[in-house]
Amino acid sequence: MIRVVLTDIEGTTSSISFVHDVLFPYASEHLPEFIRAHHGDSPVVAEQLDAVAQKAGIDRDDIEALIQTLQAWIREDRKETPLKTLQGMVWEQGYQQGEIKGHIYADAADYLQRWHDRGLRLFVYSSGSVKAQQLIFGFTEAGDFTPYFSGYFDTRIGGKKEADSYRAILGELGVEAKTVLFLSDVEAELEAAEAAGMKTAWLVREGELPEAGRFVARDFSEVDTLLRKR
Ligand SMILES: CSCCC(=O)C(=O)COP(=O)(O)O
Ligand SMILES: [Mg+2]
Repeated sequence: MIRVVLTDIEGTTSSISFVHDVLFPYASEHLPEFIRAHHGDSPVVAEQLDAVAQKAGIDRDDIEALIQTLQAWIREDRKETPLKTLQGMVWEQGYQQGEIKGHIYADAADYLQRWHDRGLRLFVYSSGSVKAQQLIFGFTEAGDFTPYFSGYFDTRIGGKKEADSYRAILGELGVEAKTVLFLSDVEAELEAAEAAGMKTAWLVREGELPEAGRFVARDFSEVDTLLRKR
């Protein structure tokens, strides 16, 4: 029986266009001023810049080169942990100042609340940092959804296409794999979760439904039919 729902964000609870057309441009525009302002006074920012310099093989003291690298990584949709950490810090300003509202599909908003009220435990696993996850759900157009979640995982536990990441999440949750349903729009993530023994549902919100050897859902109301069967 499923007792835990672990959900992806982009393409699953929230639209891909919101992430790519609102969040990423906001980060790209505001990262330069943020890094110039905080590279010397924030240990967290300094730590991320150390990691960017190491990964990109560039001079740690060349702040403008680090900024250009981060902006290139945003354009390439790289899931690098230091980029994701910095993006979350920049988005925080945007959400707090009311410049950004988090997108959540109406069906996701509806069923996350229902599942929580039915006693299922809800967790997030996204490439966005834990801070970014709490912001997108904390500042949606439909209100604050963070009370429904019991916890958050990001790429610090490992990449989303690696089975070991899901095994590590199971270790943190202390539950049997077969009691966890992972929701995502990315097949390689579902395969990794299945390799760790989790149940999965593939969210295909647009376009033709694929022939798949796994459960496919248009939206969270269809996921609910699966949850009620198991
Ligand atoms: C947490 S909102 C920002 C989403 C993001 O930065 C991202 O890369 C989306 O990754 P996901 O794993 O949710 O598809
Ligand atoms: Mg996704």
